Amino acid sequence: MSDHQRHARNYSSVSSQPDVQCLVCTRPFTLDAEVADTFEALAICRECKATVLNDDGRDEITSSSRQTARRGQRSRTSSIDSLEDTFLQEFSQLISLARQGREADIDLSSLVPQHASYNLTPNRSQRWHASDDESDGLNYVDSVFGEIESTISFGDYGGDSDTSLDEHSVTARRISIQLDNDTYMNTDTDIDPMNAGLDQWDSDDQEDVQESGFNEAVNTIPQHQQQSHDIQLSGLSEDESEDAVWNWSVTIRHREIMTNLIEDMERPEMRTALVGNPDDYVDARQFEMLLEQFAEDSNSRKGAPPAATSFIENLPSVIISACHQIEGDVICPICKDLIPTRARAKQLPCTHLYHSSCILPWLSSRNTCPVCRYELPTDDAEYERSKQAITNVRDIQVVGHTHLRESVEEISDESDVEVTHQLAIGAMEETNTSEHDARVAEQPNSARRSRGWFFIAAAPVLCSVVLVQHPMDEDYEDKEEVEEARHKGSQAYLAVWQHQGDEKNPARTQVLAEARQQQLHVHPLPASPSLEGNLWPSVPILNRGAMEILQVSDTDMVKDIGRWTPSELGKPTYLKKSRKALFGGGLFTENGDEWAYQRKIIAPEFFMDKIKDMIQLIEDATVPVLEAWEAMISDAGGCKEIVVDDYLRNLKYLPTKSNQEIRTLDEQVRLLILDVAKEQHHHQDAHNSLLNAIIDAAQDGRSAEETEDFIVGSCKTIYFGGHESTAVTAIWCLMLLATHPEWQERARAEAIEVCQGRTPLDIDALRRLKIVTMVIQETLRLYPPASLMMREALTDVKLGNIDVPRGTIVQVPRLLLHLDKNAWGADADEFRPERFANGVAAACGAAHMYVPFGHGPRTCVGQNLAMAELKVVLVRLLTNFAFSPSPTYRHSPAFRLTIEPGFGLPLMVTRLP
Ligand code: HEM
Repeated sequence: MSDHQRHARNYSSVSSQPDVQCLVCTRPFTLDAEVADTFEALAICRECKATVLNDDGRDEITSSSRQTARRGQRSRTSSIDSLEDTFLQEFSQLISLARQGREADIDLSSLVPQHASYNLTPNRSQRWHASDDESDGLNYVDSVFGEIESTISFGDYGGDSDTSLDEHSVTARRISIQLDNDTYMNTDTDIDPMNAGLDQWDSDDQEDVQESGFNEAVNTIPQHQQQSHDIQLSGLSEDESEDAVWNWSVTIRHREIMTNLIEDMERPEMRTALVGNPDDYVDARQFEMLLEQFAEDSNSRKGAPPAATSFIENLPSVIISACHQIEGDVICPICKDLIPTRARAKQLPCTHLYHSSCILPWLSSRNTCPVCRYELPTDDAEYERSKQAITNVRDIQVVGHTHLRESVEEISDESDVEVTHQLAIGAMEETNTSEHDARVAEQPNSARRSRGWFFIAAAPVLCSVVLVQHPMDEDYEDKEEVEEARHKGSQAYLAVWQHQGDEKNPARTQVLAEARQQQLHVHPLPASPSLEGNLWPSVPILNRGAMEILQVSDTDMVKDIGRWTPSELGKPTYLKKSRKALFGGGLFTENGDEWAYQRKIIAPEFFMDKIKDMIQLIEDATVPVLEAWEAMISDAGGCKEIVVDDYLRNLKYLPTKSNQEIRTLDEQVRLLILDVAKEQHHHQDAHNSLLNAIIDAAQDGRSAEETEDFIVGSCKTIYFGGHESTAVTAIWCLMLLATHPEWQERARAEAIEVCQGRTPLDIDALRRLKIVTMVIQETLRLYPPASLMMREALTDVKLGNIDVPRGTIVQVPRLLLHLDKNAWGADADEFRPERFANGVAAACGAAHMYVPFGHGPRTCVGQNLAMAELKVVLVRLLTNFAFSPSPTYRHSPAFRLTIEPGFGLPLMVTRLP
């Protein structure tokens, strides 16, 4: 019986459990009164569970859990509330971890289960490859709403873009998307501290690796004996863990096993067995040794060379001041020590700050920023030539595939390089070409390491993507992976596209012949009328090893996407796994009958007649923010800089991004949701009809485990959908209103006229808010939180005049639609809410070119709620405060889980009289 089955059984039969003694504190407790979860098998009371689950940095949660335990006998309402609070906190942390997310991994990692293994790195140490099974589900490709999670940066990545927002376009001028599936697992950046062995110098991250090793050992315990729990062990020894408290995900059945394991862990030989090759894990003290090793080993190293001596010598120093500390204390990323106010620090062009003594040795070995891998000049002529070659490749607008590939190979140090260049579709203009921009955008090192880089030049220019390498090329070295993917039942590698001109290209002819031989679909792409003699079609295909992604921004094709049912054109199947931690098996990721069933349950709960009963709740939620701001502003004498997104998100910054944390959180969130559901189930309460609807629907003919999965998935989906996208939209609204005072005034005047004296607000008032609605619509156009729509052709479909074979992944970049000048006019990249004065259709000609809430059958169920929330929040904020830009704001929209201000949103907030 699986954990979940056991838990599920407990869930349904909890009320009759006898008293038991807690194994940890020996206190007798009643399972009924405590929490019924997998800890019961170990007979651990809730209070001890809270302690056990605690890890550093989550004290609040623990204390909240403890409080929950202490309040065990209090009223049911407060018990549900506290469970909900704890759930909200923990799920928020899960989201936050995903937002911090690693650079994306699109390809086999999301398709092909990988097995834990060691890999030999260029510096001849071994590296642990986490097994896919152990993965948290957050390292993958997709992002919110099934998108490819990427590092998309607009404008000056990591730098001060210093945008004058009043005068210029509010959207950035270039979007680069990095698909970098190797950054976390296996790249030649193993000597890059943020991506490999060296990141273990951070005790937080050490957990990951240690844990991986530990899991391997634990995995030797027979499956039938296993249950998943999280226990906390103190540091292993002073030598190896100075002050860390290490969290281990353990899999055990009996207390004895746990005890034995803990004892075993203390034995040195066991430690070695569990943590793998100690050489792989470098802490700060070993850093210098490692640098020496690099120096000695430089001949065999394939990675980047040292930074140029002249660059190092001229590296500017900065004095740390308040403006560096906007986001908190400045910590040197290498030694993790504070760089105090007025201290001198070295700043790289990407703006990351280091102690001089930390960064200079590093740069004498590597030419990348340890944090972001921003690439610095070198004295290595060959390397610089290679870099230039990549730049040249990108500059070529239309390049034959074979030729392109040759160029890349010349400079590549990895066989699986994917190069990108921009494929012109219609007119393509160059975007901002400042030296800094160019350097950041090029980042050849990353390009070479990553499996896929591609660029989308966005506002004010529309163009699209490109790609480059075809996986079936004769020399494609990932063939085995592709084969493996196919054998493992991946649906994603079923089609090969035949491009115009392929018949003249021997390599492609070979590819197609091979594909046919392997009985893959070979589908012709129509000739592009816009590019004469090009080898690439007007509809670009992004090839990702085992996946072919069709990039769609053509208006007819987009329109057609909405016409196919979710059984024909559904959410990519890999999503169910890759976004499991965030969404479970909820509406976001389901297809077919399961999707239809869930949608039928959930959608009616967001109809307008339900929303009107929620307005009071929404308003109540704004009160703490209003009160907090009022207090801060009055203390500051009437005007204060406030980082508004901190409040609107109400998420705490999390210092670590360890898998362990995500996994622990995921499990905790699951348990908490089930606790809330159980409370709700035993005490029917009309207050939360959505939850009741979900619980009732969940029990409809499902097994206990499926019931739980249904409840957990649905709750996560609703919470995520309801929280993240709406919060980030509210944040962008405030930014745009702060930088467009005339619109702020108009929106405020309307809010005062319509809503003043109306407490509570009601649905009629919200409906009369025309200006505010236009502002929200325009904000969603410029910053659609869900920036990509991803689909998988679950059957052969036709989009526009293109036959799309089953298995193809279809990607629609919403932003490109929203900024399309043909649809929106020459001012597409400007903030002009008046364009919506006569509705969406009048604003852009074709309603499907405006899709912030999606379109077709999978359109957002929560859009009514989202609009109501946004209106209430804006009305209450605008009638109480005035907003203006803060000088410390750096405009750098970033794609994390949603598109959000990369450096937060500080605004000057003034209390209105
Ligand atoms: C400004 C706020 C919001 C935006 C921009 C937004 C956007 C979207 C988009 C674009 C989709 C479609 C994804 C796709 O095409 O694959 C979607 C789906 C969904 N949204 Fe929202 N959303 C917002 C708020 C909400 C809220 C408040 C809820 C619920 C509380 C919610 C729940 C959902 C759910 C359950 C789906 C999945 C629908 C399905 O696949 O059938 N969203 N949302």
